[in-house]
Amino acid sequence: MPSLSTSSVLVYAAPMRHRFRGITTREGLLLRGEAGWGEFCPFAEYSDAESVPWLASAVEAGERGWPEPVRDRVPVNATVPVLSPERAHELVAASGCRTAKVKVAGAGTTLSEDCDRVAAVRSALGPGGAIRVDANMAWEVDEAVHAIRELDRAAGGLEYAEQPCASIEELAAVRRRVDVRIAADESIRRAEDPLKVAVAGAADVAVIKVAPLGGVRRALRVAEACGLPCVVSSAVESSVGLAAGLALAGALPSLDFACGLGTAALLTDDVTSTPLSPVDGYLPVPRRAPEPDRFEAVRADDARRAWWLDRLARVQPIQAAANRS
Ligand SMILES: O=C(O)CCC(=O)C1=CC=C[C@@H](O)[C@@H]1C(=O)O
Ligand SMILES: [Mg+2]
Repeated sequence: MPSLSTSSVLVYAAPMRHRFRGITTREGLLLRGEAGWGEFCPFAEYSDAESVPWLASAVEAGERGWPEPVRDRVPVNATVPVLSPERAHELVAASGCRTAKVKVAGAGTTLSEDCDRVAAVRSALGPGGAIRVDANMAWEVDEAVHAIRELDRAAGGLEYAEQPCASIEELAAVRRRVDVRIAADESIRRAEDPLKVAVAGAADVAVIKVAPLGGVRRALRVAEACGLPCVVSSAVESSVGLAAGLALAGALPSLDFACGLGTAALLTDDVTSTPLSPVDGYLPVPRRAPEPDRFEAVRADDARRAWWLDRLARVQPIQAAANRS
């Protein structure tokens, strides 16, 4: 993005309702271009190099906008952090969603706690709902096989198990031994070249995230290259970033599963008075990101703003150079 004036750069810090992937406050930077607002929000531990596609995604939203959608709304899942069974039940019942994704294998938790959480989610959804679990690479192969069988039983059937192990080879080994579908997430979004990763054979479903894949157009190419049914999932952005995920879900040629884009509910507040919060389990496909007209409610303090501006200044030249090559 050429010469951003600091008035078109907003830095937010929104507290999360529950700890999620070790985070209690979600931060990000919003930038505005000719086409609208975009969000740059790599997680704090990401290197500058790994943050480049996140900036490319924000620049796409700001400068080009998104391709034409082929649908105007998408079904979404409720996202269930590592919570007690009671709170998990409450969250899913209040969500209006027919699908829930349950985080499992959290640090310091047990499989039996995961099974109790999944069973509580089943009782909230009823027999017609779908339950998927996400282990974020926590297991070895044997452990994964055992855990997936147990969780499948506790859930009364799992729709899929997301990234049970770290490597593609391990995913393939688990997939050969269980009846539950396997989904690849980190294997795609953290791959050196997501366009070349051979997930077919190791997974049944590809989880696709706009920001780590470098924008909607690039994510569409990754989706096509991986040759699997795709689930678009968020990076727990504000509604500005979620809009890009919805643009991708809206533009995918086919969409067989609910998407993980209902995560506005994980934040206590949002940057906009028109947040992308699901209604009856669906979100609309927007043509551009919502206006951050409530930004003051989540404005980051001066120190965090300076940190993000600094990060942007470091990543921008790398992204611009990558764009030219
Ligand atoms: O897919 C969803 O339901 C919500 C998004 C989500 O779970 C994630 C977003 C960002 C980082 C992750 O740890 C996590 C995931 O692994 O899918
Ligand atoms: Mg995941």
